Amino acid sequence: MMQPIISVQNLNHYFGQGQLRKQVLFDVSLNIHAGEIVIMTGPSGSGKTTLLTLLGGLRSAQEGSLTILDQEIRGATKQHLTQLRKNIGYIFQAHNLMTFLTAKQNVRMSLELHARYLNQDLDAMAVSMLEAVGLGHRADYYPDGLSGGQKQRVAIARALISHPKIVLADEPTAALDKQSGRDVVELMQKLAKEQHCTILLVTHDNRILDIADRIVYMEDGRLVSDGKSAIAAVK
Ligand SMILES: Nc1ncnc2c1ncn2[C@@H]1O[C@H](COP(=O)(O)OP(=O)(O)OP(=O)(O)O)[C@@H](O)[C@H]1O
Repeated sequence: MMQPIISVQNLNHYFGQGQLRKQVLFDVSLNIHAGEIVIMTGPSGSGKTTLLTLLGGLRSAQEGSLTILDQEIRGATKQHLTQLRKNIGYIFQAHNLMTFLTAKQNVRMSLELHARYLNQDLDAMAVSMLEAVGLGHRADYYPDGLSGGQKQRVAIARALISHPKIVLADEPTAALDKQSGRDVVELMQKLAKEQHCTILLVTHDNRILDIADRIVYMEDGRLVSDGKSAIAAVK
């Protein structure tokens, strides 16, 4: 068996201090392998986003063990997490595009973080990635001139252009109609399979569960079900 790309052992997580301290993750254990598409689902407040942000190196793990790309994240410093995050792509519901940059400039920006691309034609690379998500003809548009689905596709292009090993997506279809939501996740699935990258996706959208290789179901801060059979639990 290959080494997992993310390994979680008996992870606990707390918010707040002193009397206000509240445990939100309880004894979570989970191994995720390269190239897997994992969907995390469950009721509101069950801890999905908290777990996603831990798995994506957006916060430091407090208790238990969490290794991402062979690095232990428990007690990691801000600098360590910043370094790690260069290997991870992020796609969020509000897509976080820079409104004062064009689609091409938004996508290009994520290449500028990587020294290995600095001698290459970044504009051409950004345009070709936009073509891959069907937006070659919108490269010079600003986000305000794009539809919700188009903005989400720009966010996908931006997340995947540097070939990250892991992509995190939090509710990527929440603001989209049925067809655009479907298009967006199928595109993520296609690009991820081509690049052999791992996708971790949090969603309430039952319509997209079928793209997952595996579904993780959370309830009250615990992972209660893990596997394709979890689909039955949420349907
Ligand atoms: N920064 C924070 N400070 C204090 N409590 C928090 C913080 N973030 C989340 N929580 C609490 O942790 C619990 C888990 O929240 P989390 O956002 O991970 O759930 P979720 O499953 O993603 O919910 P949703 O589906 O509504 O986004 C909730 O009880 C929430 O109120």
